[in-house]
This record gives sequence, structure tokens and C-alpha cells, in this order.
Amino acid sequence: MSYVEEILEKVVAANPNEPEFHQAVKEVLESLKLVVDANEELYRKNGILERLVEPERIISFRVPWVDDNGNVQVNKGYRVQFNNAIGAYKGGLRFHPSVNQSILKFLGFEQVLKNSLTGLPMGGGKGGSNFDPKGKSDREVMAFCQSFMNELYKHIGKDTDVPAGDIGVGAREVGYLFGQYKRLTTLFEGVLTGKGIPFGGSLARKEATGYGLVYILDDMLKANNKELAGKTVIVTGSGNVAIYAIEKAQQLGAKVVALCDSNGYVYDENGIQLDIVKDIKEVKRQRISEYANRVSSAKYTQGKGIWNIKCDIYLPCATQNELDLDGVKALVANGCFAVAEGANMPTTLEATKYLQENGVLFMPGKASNAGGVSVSGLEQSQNAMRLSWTFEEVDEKLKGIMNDIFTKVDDAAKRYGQEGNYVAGANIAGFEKVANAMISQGIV
Ligand SMILES: NC(=O)C1=CN([C@@H]2O[C@H](COP(=O)(O)OP(=O)(O)OC[C@H]3O[C@@H](n4cnc5c(N)ncnc54)[C@H](O)[C@@H]3O)[C@@H](O)[C@H]2O)C=CC1
Ligand SMILES: O=C(O)CCC(=O)C(=O)O
Repeated sequence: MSYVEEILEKVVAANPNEPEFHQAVKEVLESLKLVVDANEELYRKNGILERLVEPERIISFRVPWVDDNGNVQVNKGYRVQFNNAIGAYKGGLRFHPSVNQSILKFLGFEQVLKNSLTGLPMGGGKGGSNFDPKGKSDREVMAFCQSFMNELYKHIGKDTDVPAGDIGVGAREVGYLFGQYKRLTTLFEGVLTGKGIPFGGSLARKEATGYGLVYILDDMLKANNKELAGKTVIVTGSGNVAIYAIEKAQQLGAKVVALCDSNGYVYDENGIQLDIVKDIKEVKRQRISEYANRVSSAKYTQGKGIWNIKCDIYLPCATQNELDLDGVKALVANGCFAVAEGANMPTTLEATKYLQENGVLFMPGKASNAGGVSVSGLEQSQNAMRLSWTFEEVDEKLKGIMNDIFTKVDDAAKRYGQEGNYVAGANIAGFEKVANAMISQGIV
């Protein structure tokens, strides 16, 4: 049995009931096979794969809070500190009812390799809670965030672990978390990223994941003699990543015709009006069905099936495993030629394989959504220097980082005879740096 097969078996046996974690590890390890085989003795001697798939630490805790009716509510809270070989743990917090250890381990594992690709000194971690901010008052969200931080503050710090946002955690939540951290520790430091601009947040962090996705999409298209301008695009989700992916795609001349939330999807043949989406989602926190009430050319459909709309480019920006085999079959049948993941692991393993086998250009999330954590890294730099760069400066650096990621991913795939396989390229390039750092630091 090969080293990779051996570890895959062990991961499944040692981590029962963690299907998302198994999936993420399988995707990575299978595409690392060529690299691992070529360096097997060194990696085995250093236990690299065994250590890569085991989080350094998982903190799990109770989060009690009081709702607006005076009732005590209790949620589960977690922080998975996965790997700090190349820098302090870094990665978002997710507040969503589906959150469990499997999901946070898959996200933390992906984050290690993603952060490596950015070229910035960041290790990987992830955290969150099964708390659902949807439908909660601002006071309830604040009470929850303060209680969450009452435990989390013991484990984080600007040089140890720096959380940020993810699903259900945006500027409002990061603000409440930061306020409580400061109150508990008396430290005003860059312990969280995605902060509000008046208290150490970076300009362009809000836009970074979506913009970065479109920058690397553009690189991938150009490298394959295609262009974004004039193309029809579907973006899934309607949260932070989706909104700013739509904004940049529209700026670069694409027509975005559909987006969704977990209840259903909206199709607007005239092109999505982003100012209306922003008002619905960022200001009023309503469902996306509201868009069809406000725009007469739009049609809302309850449930799944957004992939049945004809498009050239599909950008899944909602959540894990949202795009399955049925979805990609519909996309391919309708002539879609590129998919770039804004979300983390939105495409199932079978669906990814189908896209690649059918010649669809495919950029995996750990490369294509790395813009968010990259600007988080830049926020840390600005906080450390106690200064703020302009929007244009940060955006320019973001673009440079995404261009570099594309080059690294493309080169790594070519080095191992996998030209055009950006899944392999991203996994190899991300892994090599982390593995080398782990070897240099000894068995820790
Ligand atoms: N915010 C960030 O900077 C980054 C986020 N990501 C990933 O991007 C994805 C989206 O995150 P955000 O936009 O930040 O979250 P968000 O909370 O702002 O938005 C999430 C969106 O996805 C939709 N959604 C959730 N579950 C869904 C489902 N089952 N079907 C359809 N739609 C669904 C929600 O309705 C919402 O519109 C996640 O996978 C996250 O891990 C990745 C890198 C950075
Ligand atoms: O900005 C960050 O630190 C984390 C972003 C994130 O959670 C992700 O890349 O999935």
C-alpha cells in the first residue's frame, strides 16, 4: 500500500462520522501522490502526512447566552488550530446551524494549504459555532459573540491565532468579538481581521475574496486564450463572497444573470442589479427572493437547480458540496467552460472529476478564494505597522498575490506533468512549502 493510501485509510478509521474532513483530505492526498512517491523516504521519516492530517489542537466549549425573551440558550463553540508551521494560525469563524467538528476540520485543513499559497506567513485554523445569526436581534448576536469570546480569548492573540469572518460572521460579528476581546484583555491589537475601518480594519478586506476570485479566474481564462468580457456568469450564494465576485465580474465586462440563497435562486436576464442585492443582503438582511419583488425582469425559483440556467462561467460562492454531479452535468450540457470556486469545497469530488474530464477549466477554492485571507494578512501587517494603506494600494497587492497564486499553481501542475490540472497544482504548491517548514522544525 502506498504512503498516501495508508494515511487515507487511517484518517477514515481515526475520524469516524467526519465525512467532510475525509473528503477534503482525500482530494488533497490523492493529488499529492506523485510528490509523495518521489520523496517517500523523507516524508515517511518525518511523519509528514500523519502530522499534516492531525490538527495541532481542537478547543471545544459551551457558549451560553440569553435571548430576547429572557431564556438561556446554549451553543457549541470551537476553534481548530490546525497547523502553524509557516505562521500563527489564521482562518475564519463560521456561525451556522450546520457547524460541527467535521466541517471545521475540513475548513482548517484546507486553510493550511490555502494560506501557504498566498506567500504570506500564515498557518491555518478555523472555528465557529452552530449558532444561527439569521432572525436574531442585534442584541442577541452581541450577547452570543461576547459569550463566545469569553472562552476564545484564552487561545488567540496577534502572534498566536488570528480569527476572521466566514459564513454568518461579517463586520457586525467581528466588531462585537473584538470589543469583548479588548474588554477582557485590555489589549488593542490585531487579534481579528475583517474589523471595521475605524478600528484597524483594512480597506478592501470586504471585497477581497470576491475580487480575488475574479482576478484569478481572469488569469486562468487568459492562460487558456479565453476572456471574461461579454461572458454570461452565474454566481451562487448572495453573501460577502458572492456580492463582491459579482461586482468585479461586472466591472470586467461580464454579465451576471443569477444568484441564490439557501431557499432558492433568482434569474434576471437583464443582468443582476447589484445595488439592489446589496440593499437586500447587507442593509436589510432579507432573503434573496425579495429581489424578484423589486425587479420586474427577475424570476425567483424556490429550491435548488440554479445550474440549469445557461452560462459560460459558474462561480459557486455559497457553501460546501453545493455543486454535485447533476449540477455539473447540466452545466456541461449547456456549454459552461469554466468553474472557479469562491466557497470552500463547494464542488463534490465526483463533480470535480466530471468537470475536468469534460475539459471545463476548474480552479479549486484553496487557490481561487485565497484573496480574503490574503487581505487579512495585509490587515495584520497594517496593524503591526500602525498604519493604513489606501483601497487602491491594498487592491493592487491583492491582484499581485492572486497573479502569483495562479503562476504557482500552474507551474506546480506542469512540473508534475499535470498541465491544466489546477487542483493538483494548488495542492502540490501549497503542500511543498508547509512540508519543508515542518521538516526544518523537527518533530513538533
Ligand atoms: N468571507 C470570506 O472572506 C471567505 C469566505 N469563503 C467561503 O465562501 C463561502 C461563502 O462565505 P461568505 O460569503 O463569507 O458567507 P455569507 O454568510 O456572507 O454568505 C453565505 C451565503 O451562502 C448562502 N448559502 C448558505 N448555504 C447555502 C446553501 N445550502 N445553498 C445555497 N446558498 C447557501 C447564504 O444564503 C448566503 O447568501 C463559504 O464557503 C466560505 O467558507 C472563503 C474564503 C474567504
Ligand atoms: O480572512 C481570514 O483570516 C479567513 C478567511 C477564511 O476563513 C477562508 O479563507 O476560508
